[in-house]
Amino acid sequence: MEEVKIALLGGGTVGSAFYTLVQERLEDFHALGFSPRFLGVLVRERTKPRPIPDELLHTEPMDLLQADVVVEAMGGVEAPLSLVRPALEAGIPLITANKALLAEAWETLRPFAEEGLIYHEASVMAGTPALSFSETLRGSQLVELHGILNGTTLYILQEMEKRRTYEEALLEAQRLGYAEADPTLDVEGIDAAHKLTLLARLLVDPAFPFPEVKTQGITRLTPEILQTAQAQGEKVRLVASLYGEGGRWRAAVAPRRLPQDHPLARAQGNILWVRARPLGEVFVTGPGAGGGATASGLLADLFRFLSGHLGHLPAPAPKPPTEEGTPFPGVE
Ligand SMILES: NC(=O)C1=CN([C@@H]2O[C@H](COP(=O)(O)OP(=O)(O)OC[C@H]3O[C@@H](n4cnc5c(N)ncnc54)[C@H](OP(=O)(O)O)[C@@H]3O)[C@@H](O)[C@H]2O)C=CC1
Ligand SMILES: N[C@@H](CC=O)C(=O)O
Repeated sequence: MEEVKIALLGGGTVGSAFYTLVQERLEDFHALGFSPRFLGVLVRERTKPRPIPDELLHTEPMDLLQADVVVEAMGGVEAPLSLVRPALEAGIPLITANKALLAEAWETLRPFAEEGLIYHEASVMAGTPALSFSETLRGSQLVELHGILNGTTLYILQEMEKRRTYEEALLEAQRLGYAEADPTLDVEGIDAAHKLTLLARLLVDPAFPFPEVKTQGITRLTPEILQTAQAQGEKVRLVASLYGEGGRWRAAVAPRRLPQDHPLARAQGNILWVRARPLGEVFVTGPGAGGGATASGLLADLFRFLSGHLGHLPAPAPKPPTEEGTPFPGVE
């Protein structure tokens, strides 16, 4: 049995769930011929309650160069980048749930992603397979993509439809572990824009710039707006869209009015809906946030790495759109 040494950065909602899931799945590691060992878990405060043995906790960066694989679930951009960069330079693979890091530090990370060193299924829709789904779409030409990619705002809108207030619903989303450490990223649409950027780089343009995503959040939506939409046979959701317009790819995140019978409106969880040629219309839906769901995506990537597969490769070259697409109508 070969030992696989894991350095885990972050022991919060996702990191703790990942640590627990690895302990629960030892037989699956053994079936692959590996025995997992955590070298350490980086946190800020040792005293917070978490399901990780105290002796594994580090509050100062550990030596990542001793690891076989780095799993990052700490969030932020500069702090994780400064830690993972030397490990990537040494050829140590990175498994991450951190879409902000990938979206915003792409110039640095892209060469490592192109080498197949970065695995990030959990960064878009947690453990619901959005990236492996998208990789399979490469056999077709993307026409348009629309997704509900943020679990916190979906939860808030669903709760507001049940007449709960925005404030109550946001607090509950935080309690459930769905929200970012800074929930502004969720409610202002930035988290969905990060995820849309990653999908665009995988599907249509390896250099797709994050600032190109036109972003609007849900903070101006009122219960009245949601109820009026419902009375008109529509649902309002925060939708991330990628579509061709004037021969270029446009990316936008905004509250949209969706016909109630559309899969995007009917989805109870996050959803990625795509129209492609010759494939047609396809979607994948499921949980997009929460500790367990995200840990599942991280563990899938760890199994992928241990089975000898490369990380998630960006599109090999830019592919301009061949057709025009249309976003759903916005909410005035
Ligand atoms: N929660 C979710 O549903 C999902 C989250 N993600 C992503 O996963 C990542 C982690 O999210 P989540 O677990 O919810 O966040 P948490 O805030 O719960 O956990 C972050 C962890 O990282 C530690 N940490 C943060 N900054 C530092 C630092 N500078 N030095 C040392 N330790 C640090 C924290 O330490 P301490 O515990 O001591 O504060 C904590 O253990 C984020 O990138 C997020 O976007 C992706 C998909 C879903
Ligand atoms: N805050 C995010 C967590 C998962 O990516 C969300 O709500 O979707």
